Amino acid sequence: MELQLALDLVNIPQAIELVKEVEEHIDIVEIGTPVVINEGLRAVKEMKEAFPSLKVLADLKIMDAAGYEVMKASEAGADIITILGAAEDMSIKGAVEEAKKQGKKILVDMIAVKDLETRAQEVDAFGVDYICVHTGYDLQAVGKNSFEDLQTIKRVVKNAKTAVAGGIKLETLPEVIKAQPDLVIVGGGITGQADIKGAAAQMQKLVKQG
Ligand SMILES: O=C(CO)[C@H](O)[C@H](O)COP(=O)(O)O
Repeated sequence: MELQLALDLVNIPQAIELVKEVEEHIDIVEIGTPVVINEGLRAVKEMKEAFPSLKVLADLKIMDAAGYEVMKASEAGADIITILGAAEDMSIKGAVEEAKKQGKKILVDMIAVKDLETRAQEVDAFGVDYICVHTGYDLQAVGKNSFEDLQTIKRVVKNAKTAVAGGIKLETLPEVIKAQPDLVIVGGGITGQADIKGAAAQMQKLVKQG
């Protein structure tokens, strides 16, 4: 099981400072969608240059022009690129094809997918690398989480790795771990804490114990 730190509400220098603090406690650093919107793929490039041994995920949440966008994120240094599960089949297949060409991985974000069970099986058959259940900020605000959805994809996904994101905190991490995802994605549960390094270290310990 791996731990991914999601960076959403920072600029590039702040992102690099944060990662300096927690580098040894995380497996993957995510350049979040708001950071890409604000700073562009330069944020991915600068993060990879600063931490070449860390895997960098570009959370582009691709919806269209997938092959092209995967190519550009790959050129910037991303190791993993996200596409939405709600995208067209052609787009997801195009993303997988380009990622294979570039030696990169595709994570499918299932945010807002209504029939999770069916869509997870479909995207799994396209050869994606990760399938991620995700409660975004807007639904977190009304008390939702993805813990049940994680059990659903664990049941039906046969090939891809499973991932979970959305409001995970130290207190809820044991419940998440019980469902045995391959990847746990945490943003505010680390970056919103007074002791960022301590929070990352405690989470890493739980994740590695599995
Ligand atoms: O993709 C995202 C929002 O769309 C976030 O990166 C993801 O939800 C993880 O952050 P947090 O743990 O703060 O919810």
